[in-house]
Amino acid sequence: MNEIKIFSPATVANVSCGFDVLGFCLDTIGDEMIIRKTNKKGIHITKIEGYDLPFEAEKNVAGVSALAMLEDANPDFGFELEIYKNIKPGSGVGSSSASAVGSVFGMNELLGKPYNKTQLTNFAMKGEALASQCEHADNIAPAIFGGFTLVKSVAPLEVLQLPTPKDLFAVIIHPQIEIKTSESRAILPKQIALQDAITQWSNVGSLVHALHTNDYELLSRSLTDVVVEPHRSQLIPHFKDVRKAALENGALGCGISGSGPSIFSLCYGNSTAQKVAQAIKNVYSKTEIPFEVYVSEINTKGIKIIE
Ligand SMILES: Nc1ncnc2c1ncn2[C@@H]1O[C@H](COP(=O)(O)OP(=O)(O)OP(=O)(O)O)[C@@H](O)[C@H]1O
Ligand SMILES: N[C@@H](CCO)C(=O)O
Repeated sequence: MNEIKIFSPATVANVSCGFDVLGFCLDTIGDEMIIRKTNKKGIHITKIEGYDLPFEAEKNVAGVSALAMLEDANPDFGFELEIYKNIKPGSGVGSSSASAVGSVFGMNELLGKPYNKTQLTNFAMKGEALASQCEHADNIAPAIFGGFTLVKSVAPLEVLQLPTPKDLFAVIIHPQIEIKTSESRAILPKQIALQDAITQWSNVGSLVHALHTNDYELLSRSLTDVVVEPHRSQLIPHFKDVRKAALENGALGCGISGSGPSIFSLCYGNSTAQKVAQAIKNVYSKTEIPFEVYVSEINTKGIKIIE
């Protein structure tokens, strides 16, 4: 096999209480990429469609993660990458990690699968660090493993795949403004109050338990964030109105997706998700800000081969 086409999914990081550790994978939106072996050594980005991004491998997250794998694998050939971007950079649903994951997943297939999912996550983290200026894997892990994931540690890297309860749907609203991950990290406090830490880790623990026990009511009570959201929500217009509309219409929880500006809601059942989507649309329709709303199942398989 000399060429592969893949679908690399969007993801929701943090999941309210799990800053930098929790994430889940979406299935209605993602990038496509073609990865091809070439006699010319190195990584060559030959096509980018959708958004204006750098072609130099060292400046594109797909190239940086690919170079990390290439250095380790050291094959006597190189790779060409074509990137068809559907996920807007800076949207908060893992645009950079979809690219970082896509290149290394495709290369691994063409190399005969020498690397496991944790090793792929490690290479992809090198690319993600280019975008956010720090290595974190809470978008990358769900894109590679699928479903809900918890990154127990990054050094050494340890990813836990969590169960996905049935009939769980995500509603995403993407206000069309750009918030760079690096900037929304910069506004966060370096220290937090002990009482907030206690609330936060109790919520992470109960959220994980809720996923294991299909306890939607406990899941709902765990989807709160007292550490990061109070700071970042100020960057997202009408965040509180969206949250109120989502909860009043039956969402289990609602929070900032990754570093924003996208906002996610988790819902039990498609009909509740559709109702929440409509209520959220109504909030943003009254504003001047362009937006997109979509409903997605939780993608339990993660990144996949298209052809
Ligand atoms: N292949 C790529 N795809 C997306 N962004 C890229 C890529 N290569 C470089 N970048 C840069 O990374 C930055 C976008 O990454 P950022 O982490 O801010 O957004 P995001 O991935 O959508 O957010 P989040 O991680 O919160 O979901 C932009 O500055 C963009 O130019
Ligand atoms: N955990 C990261 C995800 C965004 O890349 C953050 O919230 O900054």
